[in-house]
Amino acid sequence: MALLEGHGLTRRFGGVTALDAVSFTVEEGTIVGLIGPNGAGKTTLFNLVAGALKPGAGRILFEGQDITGRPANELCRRGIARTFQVTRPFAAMTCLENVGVALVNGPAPQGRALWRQTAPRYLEMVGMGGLADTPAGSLNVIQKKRLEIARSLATRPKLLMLDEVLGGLNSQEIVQAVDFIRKLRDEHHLTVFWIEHVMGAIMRAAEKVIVLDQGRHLMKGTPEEVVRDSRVIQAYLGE
Ligand SMILES: Nc1ncnc2c1ncn2[C@@H]1O[C@H](COP(=O)(O)OP(=O)(O)OP(=O)(O)O)[C@@H](O)[C@H]1O
Repeated sequence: MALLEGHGLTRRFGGVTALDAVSFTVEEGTIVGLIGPNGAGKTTLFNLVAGALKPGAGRILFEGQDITGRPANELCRRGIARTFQVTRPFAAMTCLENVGVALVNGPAPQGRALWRQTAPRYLEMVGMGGLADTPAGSLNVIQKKRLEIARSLATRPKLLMLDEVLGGLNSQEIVQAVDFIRKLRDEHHLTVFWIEHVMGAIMRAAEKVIVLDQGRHLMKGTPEEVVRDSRVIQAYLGE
């Protein structure tokens, strides 16, 4: 069953058509990669789904219900969480407090006493249990990405949208991160929609891959089908 559906999504910025009548589905319980060359429209699509932008045309359905143009806080309550390519933690707060903000303001708001008990669990889930009292501003890039995943998980999402969480990792760390995301998906019954430029990671992690090119939906297939497809090769390498 499709957890998320887009139908004919179009979004323009002045004279630039960032998305041109894009339709897609993300099936419940799967990891779906979203790839495409720079400027293909991936981030714009994420922004439409997560409520940061409204489409000029088209509809978005989540669990079969129309969520087109709904505000981000409502979408969070419904179970959509996203990370950002450039992370945005509260730098002066500790890692624990950063997760606490998500718990206190999330879909099932927790009081002060409760969040202090609950928050460590989310840091432990991303392997950062030992950094609870560390200010987020002093984390390295990889730790900031992990903290962002912890904050997303604290909102108890059904759909976790990951925007380039592997930047800066070496090949061994990428394998570990992919296994970690798959484990998260399995243990927490998540659906994962994942923008990633690291193709090896998408090949290893995703059951399906959606390819965008110049604002258009180029194809959807298994990772093996996508890397063999001549249209995809052409989109990445040019004529
Ligand atoms: N706020 C904006 N104002 C003007 N143009 C924009 C805006 N956001 C995106 N665009 C344009 O829309 C197109 C799609 O951009 P988008 O960021 O969605 O692509 P992308 O596939 O995420 O690219 P990348 O892989 O480089 O992050 C690009 O031509 C981009 O310049």
